[in-house]
Amino acid sequence: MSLLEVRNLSKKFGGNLAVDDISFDLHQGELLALIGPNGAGKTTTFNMVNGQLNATAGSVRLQGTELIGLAPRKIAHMGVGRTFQIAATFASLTVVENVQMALLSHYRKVYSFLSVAADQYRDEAVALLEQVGMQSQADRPCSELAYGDVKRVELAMGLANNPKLLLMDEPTAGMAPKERNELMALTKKLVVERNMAVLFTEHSMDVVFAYADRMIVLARGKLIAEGDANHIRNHPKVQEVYFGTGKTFEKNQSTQATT
Ligand SMILES: Nc1ncnc2c1ncn2[C@@H]1O[C@H](COP(=O)(O)OP(=O)(O)OP(=O)(O)O)[C@@H](O)[C@H]1O
Repeated sequence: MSLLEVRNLSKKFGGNLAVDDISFDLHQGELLALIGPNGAGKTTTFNMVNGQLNATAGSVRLQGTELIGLAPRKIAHMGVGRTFQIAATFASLTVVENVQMALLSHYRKVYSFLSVAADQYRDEAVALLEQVGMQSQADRPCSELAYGDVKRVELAMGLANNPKLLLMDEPTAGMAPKERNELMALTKKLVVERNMAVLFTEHSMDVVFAYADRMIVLARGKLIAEGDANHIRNHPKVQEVYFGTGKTFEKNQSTQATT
């Protein structure tokens, strides 16, 4: 059985059909990219999967259980995580404190954080930091970190609820090519090691082609193509929607996956 089954999912905003009857599957151990030009419906799809938006129609099942209609918190506890963005207000906290906060939130104890929770879940947080290669920087304030390292911490925070499926919205936005590749190689390694699945949106085609196991392409709310890098790169409809956007389908050798 697929980990995630999306069937005939739609979302209407007034007269605008932002997501139009899309269906796709996602399997354990898979890194699936959701791509498409601006306004294609990627974020709307994400927000329906994690319950932040109500769907107009359709079904989203996680291991056979319907998620549509459930509250975001419930969906998170069932194993759908999403990477956090470390809010400016938390940049002064240390790396490990930020991860502890994600754990406290998972264990529904966020209210106690600033008062009594300084040591709660520290070991668990350090273990998560180890998985993203950030344990040596555990006690540094997040505000001192390089951007790529902040993204690693955000990834560790996303793992705090031990997700079966992790949603990553433009994980490499604003990153230099080397940092991008490191983050995606790490993500791919975690997908395999933890036997989880990742669904990510991404504007950088070289990242998508180098790291995604499979990709689905949306345009104006419709799913127009689905498949591996070769299939997508040569797909006439995909070339048509990207024509003139400045995005290239040339494979960039420097971004080949190394794992
Ligand atoms: N809350 C909302 N209310 C009304 N319309 C919305 C809302 N959110 C999104 N839309 C519209 O739905 C469509 C899809 O938007 P969405 O943000 O999902 O696209 P996207 O593919 O994520 O785009 P981008 O790559 O620019 O982030 C767009 O036409 C957008 O204007």
